[in-house]
Amino acid sequence: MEHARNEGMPLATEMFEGHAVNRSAAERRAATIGARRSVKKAYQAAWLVNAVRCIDLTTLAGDDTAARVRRLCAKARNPIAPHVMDGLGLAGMGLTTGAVCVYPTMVVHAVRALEGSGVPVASVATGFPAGLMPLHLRLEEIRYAVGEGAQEIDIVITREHVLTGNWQALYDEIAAMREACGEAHMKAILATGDLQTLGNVYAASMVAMQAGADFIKTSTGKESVNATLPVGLIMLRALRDYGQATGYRIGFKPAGGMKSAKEALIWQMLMKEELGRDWLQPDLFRFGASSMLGDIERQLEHHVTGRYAASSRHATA
Ligand SMILES: O=C[C@H](O)COP(=O)(O)O
Repeated sequence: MEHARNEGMPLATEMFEGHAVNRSAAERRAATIGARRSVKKAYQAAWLVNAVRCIDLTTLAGDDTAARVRRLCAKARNPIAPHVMDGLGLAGMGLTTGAVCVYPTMVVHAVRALEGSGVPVASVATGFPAGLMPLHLRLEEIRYAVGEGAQEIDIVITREHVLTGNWQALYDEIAAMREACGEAHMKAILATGDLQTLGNVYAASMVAMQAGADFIKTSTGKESVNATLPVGLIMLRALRDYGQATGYRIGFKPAGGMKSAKEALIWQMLMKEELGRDWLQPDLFRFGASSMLGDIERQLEHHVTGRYAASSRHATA
């Protein structure tokens, strides 16, 4: 599905200042997602396959190597074992993950390993995960990653700008990052676990979109609190409000700490209930996860064979 790319707009603080966010209402709403409307068994496999299409299969570790990145890319090309795909009747569908996400110096290895697959390479940049380096170096890092072949850039924001309410500074740095991305799509990581209040999450989401973000993303995976449903809910409401005001569709990427197929189902339910089915496509929704695909594959195998394979049978992702 094609949609116009977000061009952003001038900073408009009135779109978020004074916006009341009710934490306990958000928490209550989030708590009902998994409980109230569980996905019917028969549809679970389809939802899990959809989750795979939307995964940014990630490795962001200090001991990453070209060999590890190549293994990850092989998994991104063929995320689910052939006998399981056969059993699902999906052998010919060409299922891949949404992207592979790596550090900038690993982009070259991923680009080579994914050639011809259509799977884009995403790179973190801007001094991930803390972002505490001079702006010109952060922008240079974006240009480097794009030059290496990254088609998507996951940027981090300066949390201090949010914590001090310096919206202009936040807007200016994100707008400069978007410009440095050029044609590459930009996901703005808000590091919501660092932002203290849901009001701050709403405001940071809005500023990132006004500054031209293509996606808003919860977390780096390195904060002590990563993707949570109440935070996700607030970001989705910001995304909906921005869409209503401007007509642009912005993507959403929960990231960090998600490991189970059940979480994959719950996040998709949240998306569907808040935004509708249009958002359950890789151009508007991604999971940032290094260790969720394994459980999804296990559950799909169980769906097909009625039993669980030893986890060692599945290539780790
Ligand atoms: O953006 C992706 C996150 O860094 C992945 O975090 P994770 O390793 O906790 O799945």
